[in-house]
Amino acid sequence: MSSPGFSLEQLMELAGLSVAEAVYDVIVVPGEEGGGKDGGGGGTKGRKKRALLVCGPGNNGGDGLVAARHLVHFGLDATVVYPVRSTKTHFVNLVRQCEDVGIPILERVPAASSTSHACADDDYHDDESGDDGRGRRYDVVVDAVFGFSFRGSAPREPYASAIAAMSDMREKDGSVLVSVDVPSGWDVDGAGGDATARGVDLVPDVLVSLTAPKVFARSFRGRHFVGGRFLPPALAEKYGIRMPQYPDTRQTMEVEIDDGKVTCDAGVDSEDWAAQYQAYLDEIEVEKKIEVDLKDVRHVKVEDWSLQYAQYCEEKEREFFGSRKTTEG
Ligand SMILES: NC(=O)C1=CN([C@@H]2O[C@H](COP(=O)(O)OP(=O)(O)OC[C@H]3O[C@@H](n4cnc5c(N)ncnc54)[C@H](OP(=O)(O)O)[C@@H]3O)[C@@H](O)[C@H]2O)[C@H](O)CC1
Repeated sequence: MSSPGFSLEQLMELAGLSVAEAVYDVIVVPGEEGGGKDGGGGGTKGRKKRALLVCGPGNNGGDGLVAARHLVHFGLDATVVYPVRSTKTHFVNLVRQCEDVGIPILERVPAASSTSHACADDDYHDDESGDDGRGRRYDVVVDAVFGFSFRGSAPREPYASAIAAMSDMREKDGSVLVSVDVPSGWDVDGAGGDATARGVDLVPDVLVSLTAPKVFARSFRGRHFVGGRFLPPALAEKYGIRMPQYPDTRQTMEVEIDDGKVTCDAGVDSEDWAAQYQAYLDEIEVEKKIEVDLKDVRHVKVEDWSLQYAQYCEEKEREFFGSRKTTEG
């Protein structure tokens, strides 16, 4: 397959924009935005919503850095945690772009507010410990630590602590936890329960799948968005890939996977897509010889969407991310 000509930077920008859009949808109540365009307005109704974005060492972390910047442009108050900064030029630039819009970059996830001292917002300072000193509650915590290249039985430090701290914020502060592409520490081809069994206790409220949901998403039970609207129509047509029909200018589309049934609410094409995705999940189950009881599944003509999509992904991964994913078992 010839390259559609996108650079990693472009894909990451669109992926991060999708994440920001989904986060905004989930936490901002219409009419109570509490923020202005391009971060300029202080908001007229209540305080700005606060987002904490925890970014890992790879491209999943890059998506988080991009999302943070867009959230500020959407009028939210964003803080980034970036424990180990990449020295790659693009990532150095992404950090700089965050700083340029006033986003603090911390090294560690602050303690949940219920377990730390509370300070006035204007007393803000970040210190070496990574605690932002405000003991404040974040409305949303974005898990951009690991995506589909997470490997091994458990996350290594400093990420194990970061993942535990995110769960803590969800439990103690009621922050909405949004995972980017794959909840950190989950096996992309497995099920969420596997992660818990391995000591990773992260259960997000919201998942933003990029380009398409991965296998584990079958067992995900929260709100689920698909984003990453960048597959060129000609390429999709050439390979017969039928992507979701995103509504108007949207970068994301909410879908539902419930008892093996996928649905979405964005028109006929999207229903076709949902059925195809369902068939893709079925096929994977068959390949893995896992017996499942799928009731009420809509079977339609499937043009091997899964294989074509897998082929597309593998090409993109080889091109942009190296062959890490395919060489490990
Ligand atoms: N599909 C799309 O539309 C796009 C997806 N994007 C995002 O990219 C990620 C995948 O990015 P990648 O860089 O390949 O990988 P990750 O970010 O998932 O993680 C790789 C880093 O994680 C380290 N790692 C792996 N396992 C562990 C572990 N057990 N403990 C600690 N650290 C771990 C790994 O380090 P190694 O030393 O092990 O190699 C890497 O540093 C995808 O999910 C999307 O979010 C793109 O933005 C473009 C569009």
